[in-house]
Amino acid sequence: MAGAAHRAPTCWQRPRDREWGPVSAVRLRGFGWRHAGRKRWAVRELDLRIEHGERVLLLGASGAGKSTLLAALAGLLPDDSGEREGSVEINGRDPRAARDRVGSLFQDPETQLVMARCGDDVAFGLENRGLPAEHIWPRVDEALRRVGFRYGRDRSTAALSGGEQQRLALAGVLALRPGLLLLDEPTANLDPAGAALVRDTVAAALDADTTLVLVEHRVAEALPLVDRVVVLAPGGGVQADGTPEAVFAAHGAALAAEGVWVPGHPVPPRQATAAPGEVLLAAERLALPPRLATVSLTVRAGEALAVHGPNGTGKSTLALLLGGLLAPGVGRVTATAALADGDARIPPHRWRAPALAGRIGSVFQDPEHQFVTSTVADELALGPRRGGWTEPEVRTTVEALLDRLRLTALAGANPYTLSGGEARRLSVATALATAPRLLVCDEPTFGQDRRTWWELVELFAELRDHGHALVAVTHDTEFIAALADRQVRLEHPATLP
Ligand SMILES: Nc1ncnc2c1ncn2[C@@H]1O[C@H](COP(=O)(O)OP(=O)(O)OP(=O)(O)O)[C@@H](O)[C@H]1O
Ligand SMILES: Nc1ncnc2c1ncn2[C@@H]1O[C@H](COP(=O)(O)OP(=O)(O)OP(=O)(O)O)[C@@H](O)[C@H]1O
Repeated sequence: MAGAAHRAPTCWQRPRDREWGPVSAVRLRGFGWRHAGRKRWAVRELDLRIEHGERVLLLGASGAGKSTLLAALAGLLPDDSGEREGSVEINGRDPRAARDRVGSLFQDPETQLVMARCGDDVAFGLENRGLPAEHIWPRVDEALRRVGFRYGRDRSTAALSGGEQQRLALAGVLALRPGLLLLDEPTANLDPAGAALVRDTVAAALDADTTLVLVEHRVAEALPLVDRVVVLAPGGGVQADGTPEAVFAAHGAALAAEGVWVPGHPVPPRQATAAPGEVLLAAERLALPPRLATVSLTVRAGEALAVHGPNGTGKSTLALLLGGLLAPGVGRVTATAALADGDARIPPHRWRAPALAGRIGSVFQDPEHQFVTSTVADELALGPRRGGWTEPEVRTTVEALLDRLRLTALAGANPYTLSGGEARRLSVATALATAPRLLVCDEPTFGQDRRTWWELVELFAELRDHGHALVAVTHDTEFIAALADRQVRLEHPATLP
């Protein structure tokens, strides 16, 4: 199935430029991995062969082991971090021996950025691999341009939005021109136009000598990049393997039911059943970075408001301001008595932490910024305990949320070891634990399988029906179509009226 052989190499990805050589074959024999401290194997009994030049879409429900498998191929599962069964080989050797030929984009791009300046970050891998200096900077500039990065080489890596981080990390990987390209949800944080650009860029970077393994929940968008689909079964092994057409024809309905986004299985809308109620929160002339365009809006009880727009237009900053987690530099945020009890004269960012958590729940763009305890159950109990709830009340709430968001089996797990989808579910559950009237979520559905996505839509819709309000910053157009009653779009100031 070496389906890529007929494709013409592109100008920026010539085979002769591939200094570190191609990958002739990837071979897994009875491979299994159990992360340290876990009873369940993340992947098990995997027999898989990926040929030179193949382009594979790796699918599976949240927690099925997709990221773990990519880590195994990248040689990033140290022996002391878990238990191994069977073998993984690249070009007949341990993946650690093939690292120079492999380029990996991780699920959380922030963990991948190592240098203080953006240009240096892209150059880092090339320098590490000993590419002569005169070849490095043209390649860095080309890669930054190809991913639509808006800033120059000197921009600080600490001053990037989520989507900008993802573009930068991808530029660093593509600049390597690796023989084996491993991409874990490369467009999850991107606005729709940016996601299309990045898919085109990846397509243009693939030549006959590039082998691709792509993890992407949104299957329809990924299909033009791949010629083979491999579905990991939740209990271990491979559930389906073949061309996209063959896999979806034979297994489409079953995969959709298990949580895989399958083309041709649309989700029904979940619109509000009643008109919105009283105003809970008003934002007046808030100035958002980078160019300090101002935004005013109100949030009412019983409504779901979607905030969307291109990467880097200040959406996450707006979420922090509405959530009372950032003091406005310009403009103000006011809560009405319906939200603030006796504190309506005090702006939310000045409320005491337990009062804030009881009124406004926040879900951050990167869930890992949110976790402060060492178990999933403690993380959920934290807000209610700080709010002075009794232990039986705390226990009942924690158990109900674990059950509702399918986290019961992970109650004792460290939040930092969760899969991307599990961590996202925990961050939503944590924000809900104190039953706040207003929920402000930054990308609540990012990286979710279809089942969890639908469960989140249902959960938010139920809250709305009970008079809670939701503000969701999102690039997810299906989520907006299914749930949002109202939309606010932020633009780059150059295009503002
Ligand atoms: N470092 C770790 N330590 C312990 N357990 C881990 C670690 N990383 C992942 N796991 C567990 O291994 C299982 C597989 O996780 P993995 O991230 O590979 O899943 P995934 O298919 O990529 O999921 P998602 O679609 O949610 O990102 C999950 O149950 C997760 O909790
Ligand atoms: N810590 C920071 N210091 C300085 N500038 C920052 C910082 N974080 C973000 N920025 C800049 O502020 C602007 C707005 O960032 P923000 O994260 O609010 O955008 P966003 O619309 O949420 O983007 P995305 O869709 O990519 O998540 C961006 O131009 C970004 O480069």
